[in-house]
Amino acid sequence: MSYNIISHFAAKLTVCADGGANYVFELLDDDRNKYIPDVICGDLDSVNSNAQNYYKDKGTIIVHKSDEDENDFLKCLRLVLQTEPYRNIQCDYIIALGAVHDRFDQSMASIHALYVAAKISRIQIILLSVKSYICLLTPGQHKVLVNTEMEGNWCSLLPIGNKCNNLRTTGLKWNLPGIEFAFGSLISTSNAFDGSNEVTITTDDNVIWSMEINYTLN
Ligand SMILES: Cc1ncc(C[n+]2csc(CCOP(=O)(O)OP(=O)(O)O)c2C)c(N)n1
Ligand SMILES: O=c1ccn([C@@H]2O[C@H](COP(=O)(O)O)[C@@H](O)[C@H]2O)c(=O)[nH]1
Repeated sequence: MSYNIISHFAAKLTVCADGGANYVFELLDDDRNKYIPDVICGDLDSVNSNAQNYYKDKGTIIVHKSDEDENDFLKCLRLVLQTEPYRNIQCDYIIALGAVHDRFDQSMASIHALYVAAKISRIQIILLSVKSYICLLTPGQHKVLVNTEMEGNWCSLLPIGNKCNNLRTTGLKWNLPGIEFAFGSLISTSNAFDGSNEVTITTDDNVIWSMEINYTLN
């Protein structure tokens, strides 16, 4: 079963990272009037004048951040998490569409952004690619409910950027027993659910959880 992700989630704030606005503009076509981003943020070297002028006329705030040390996605996250008035918005999740896509470097920059954001805020940030749900699990106990009918067949745990010495799971076909978990020794890809309604993950260090997810955009 597939869910329409745009109508499924009612976002309190929508932010486009620079050229992401072009994508939304093109994708929504006749429906674009229904989904006006609140903010377009970034170095603004990619958003085209059609999209920028259209959204500006509809009240979208344009935030130009010209520095070349962080990508536009991280600039957007900082805007939302660190600046007034956005940081006062109460929300459960930040969902990012398109931050893991065709460019490997930008996809890794999006993963990096999760680590940076975790130092600023406890809000869970979820990256959605065409088929994947990706989030950072920080040290502690986590529960992933896997009975929403949006899950697909595979899931994975990746210790990107650090090693976990004590990562334990339940609910997986190949559970992790708390042995060294690191690139070069052991990682967990192509894992699967064992049929329980939830997966539990207890970890002593950061680890990236991802799983297949089925949804549509329009
Ligand atoms: C160590 C280091 N490597 C690389 C860069 C260059 N750099 C990092 S983020 C960034 C901005 C990227 O802009 P964005 O519009 O998000 O991505 P683009 O599509 O231009 O690649 C740049 C230029 C840097 N500042 N420092
Ligand atoms: O393949 C990609 C391309 C882009 N991103 C993210 O979008 C912003 C804006 O990209 P521009 O091409 O500069 O408009 C970029 O900073 C990335 O955060 C991406 O994730 N993957």
